[in-house]
Amino acid sequence: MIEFLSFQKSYHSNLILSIPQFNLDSGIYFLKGPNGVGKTTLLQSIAGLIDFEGKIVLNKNIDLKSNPVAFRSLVNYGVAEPKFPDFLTGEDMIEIFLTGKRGKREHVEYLISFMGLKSFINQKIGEYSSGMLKKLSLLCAFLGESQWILLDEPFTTLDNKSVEDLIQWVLHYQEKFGSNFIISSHQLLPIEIQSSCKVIAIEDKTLNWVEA
Ligand SMILES: Nc1ncnc2c1ncn2[C@@H]1O[C@H](COP(=O)(O)OP(=O)(O)OP(=O)(O)O)[C@@H](O)[C@H]1O
Repeated sequence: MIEFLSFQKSYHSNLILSIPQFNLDSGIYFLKGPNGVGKTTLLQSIAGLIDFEGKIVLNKNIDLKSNPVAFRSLVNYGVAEPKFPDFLTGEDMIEIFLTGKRGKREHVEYLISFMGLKSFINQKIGEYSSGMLKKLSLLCAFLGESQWILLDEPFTTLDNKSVEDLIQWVLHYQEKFGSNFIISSHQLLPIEIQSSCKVIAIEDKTLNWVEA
């Protein structure tokens, strides 16, 4: 469970988010909201990448601020617009994430072939298209044994087949490993995942439940 307590995030003096109290139990969450409403800000806060006021607590007892290493080892974050060094290969990035997240190599081959990365995984990232880069960063977000996987705008730049594959991948991970997800998007919730998702939205600077 992720719990927000008196959570607030401002940039300079501009208040972006204010969440007095909100709990996310296990599951797959679709985080809705138009451009600029604060979805990335919320995910970056949970990922421990930016400072905020108040508390974010995992599983009732792991406070992000007082226990950041334990918290962050259980949370992975796939960014909306990945930027990896041009001179490394996809395989190099996977090794870096595997080491950092203490992931198991045996899962990697499956993930590479499932998401169709096989043909370019040894190519330099500087030669990747934006869709290839997105697939690599999504794969890296699945490495390790995190309880929560945060995917920021995962569907943008993916072709239709890859969107379907990613959804299958999310459902499979939840079923097999009990992984929980927060998937942000300013687009419509894909039909294939509708029945498996709880929908939340940022409205009036706070989090609310929404009908799917
Ligand atoms: N580093 C920053 N400094 C100042 N303001 C910022 C910064 N990052 C984001 N903001 C502001 O915070 C607000 C929320 O931005 P955020 O990127 O979280 O929105 P979003 O919902 O993810 O948008 P999108 O759907 O376009 O990705 C926006 O008004 C944005 O201008």
